[in-house]
Amino acid sequence: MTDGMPKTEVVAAGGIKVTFGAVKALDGVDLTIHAGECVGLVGHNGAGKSTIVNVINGSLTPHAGTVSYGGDAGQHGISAARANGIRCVFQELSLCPNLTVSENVRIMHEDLKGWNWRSRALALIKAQLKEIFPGHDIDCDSTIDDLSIAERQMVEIAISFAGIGPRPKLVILDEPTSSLDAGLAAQLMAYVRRFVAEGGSVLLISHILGEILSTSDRIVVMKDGRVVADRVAFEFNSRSLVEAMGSVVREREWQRSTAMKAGSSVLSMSPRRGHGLAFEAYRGEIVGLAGLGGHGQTEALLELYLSRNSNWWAARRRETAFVAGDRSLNGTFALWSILKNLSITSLGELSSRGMIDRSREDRLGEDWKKRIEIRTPDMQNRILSLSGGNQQKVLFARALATAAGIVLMDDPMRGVDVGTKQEVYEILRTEAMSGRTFIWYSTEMDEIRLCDRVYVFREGAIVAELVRDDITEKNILAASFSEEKAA
Ligand SMILES: Nc1ncnc2c1ncn2[C@@H]1O[C@H](COP(=O)(O)OP(=O)(O)OP(=O)(O)O)[C@@H](O)[C@H]1O
Repeated sequence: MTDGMPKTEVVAAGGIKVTFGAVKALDGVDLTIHAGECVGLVGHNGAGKSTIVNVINGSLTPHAGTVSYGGDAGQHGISAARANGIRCVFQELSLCPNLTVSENVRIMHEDLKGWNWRSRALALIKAQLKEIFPGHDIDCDSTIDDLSIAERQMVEIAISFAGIGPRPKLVILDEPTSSLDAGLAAQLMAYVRRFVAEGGSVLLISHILGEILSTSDRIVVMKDGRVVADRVAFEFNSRSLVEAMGSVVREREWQRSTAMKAGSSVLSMSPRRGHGLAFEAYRGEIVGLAGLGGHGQTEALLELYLSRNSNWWAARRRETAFVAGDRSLNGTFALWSILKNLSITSLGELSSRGMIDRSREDRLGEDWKKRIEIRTPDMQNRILSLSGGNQQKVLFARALATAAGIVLMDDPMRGVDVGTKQEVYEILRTEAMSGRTFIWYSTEMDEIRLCDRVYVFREGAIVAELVRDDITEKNILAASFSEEKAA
């Protein structure tokens, strides 16, 4: 944003309060966004970020406070927000899964009607996808169900930025890169800067502090339903941001396993697609799956899981646990409590004579609630009462609470805040040292660097194996793009 120019207010929220039962989700929040600025919004899981987004986009009426669009406080609601050029990409993606990409475009853009709307919708989304993610290979005739989670995220982002007639004034991006690999995330951040330079505004919510620091003009920090800092971005660095959020920066040295490739492998898979390298994992290792998103990592995890649970007896022994990547599709039981979602895979250990011991189940819940700070007043509350990141923590606890020796993880930290991530990394390392094996697909380079050994995927096959100090961004990118193994 240009200094000295008068600021045009796009939206202003003042003194916003929202409560859900006993939980004060927002406790007097002020947030103003001007034209031509990208505002970064950060805070721990459950701080209230998605709730203030829902107030701004008109889908939630606050219990106290005012919202004004373009200086006019006389209107509120979804239609008012939309009429004032406000669009939102939600954390839990909201496209209709049984419709095609262009049909979803039509739902979001009511003006696309009359003869030939399909081809106009198709042209619009193709152009917008190309502008934000040049080189993408999404088939826009596909049904949403047939797209990967990253592709769905890309389509939803493109639909929100696309404009028929006037372009959107403010696009709210709630964790837009949580399923995108580093290359796609960089393309999106570059586009956000272009959009803002042309006078648009963006509210960017992310737990990846690097992209908040590099993309935002101003950063707002929330903690426990309040705004605790609101300053120009260059006044922050990673450390001060983490501290403002109320977390402690850990300087502890990361210890890699010394027991790599010891004994015989506990998990193996022959070369995928008939070429490339075979996969092997050993007791006590953290093995990373890297490469561009959608190049076979999730499929490989599923194959490994099925190979371990191919018959009734193997499944009954529950030697392998799985943390699903797409929590709303195949992770959470939406109608169940938080505790039931956590304990479902540990019922064998929690039962005696075929009966579940409720007090042991409660203790398991309380133990994990404390260990990774699941923010809820009561573990009996429904899982959907939790913020997105807190739901993700429950899925993680579900796998770790089992006695399974092998844990397969499909990008398990999506939406988890930095403070909790540090706790979880330490739990992973401690558990690996006690003999558990983790297979970890991550779209975050910082997490891949924590692994003992990494397999890089390209076009469904494993094209490189990197060990310890060779696990660098440069080597991973080189292997992701080239036929040659990285040096
Ligand atoms: N529908 C709901 N019912 C009950 N509690 C809710 C509901 N929606 C949100 N909450 C509570 O409000 C608080 C704020 O949640 P919110 O989703 O805004 O957090 P957030 O900062 O977006 O977190 P995350 O980083 O995990 O997405 C949390 O304690 C959450 O459990």
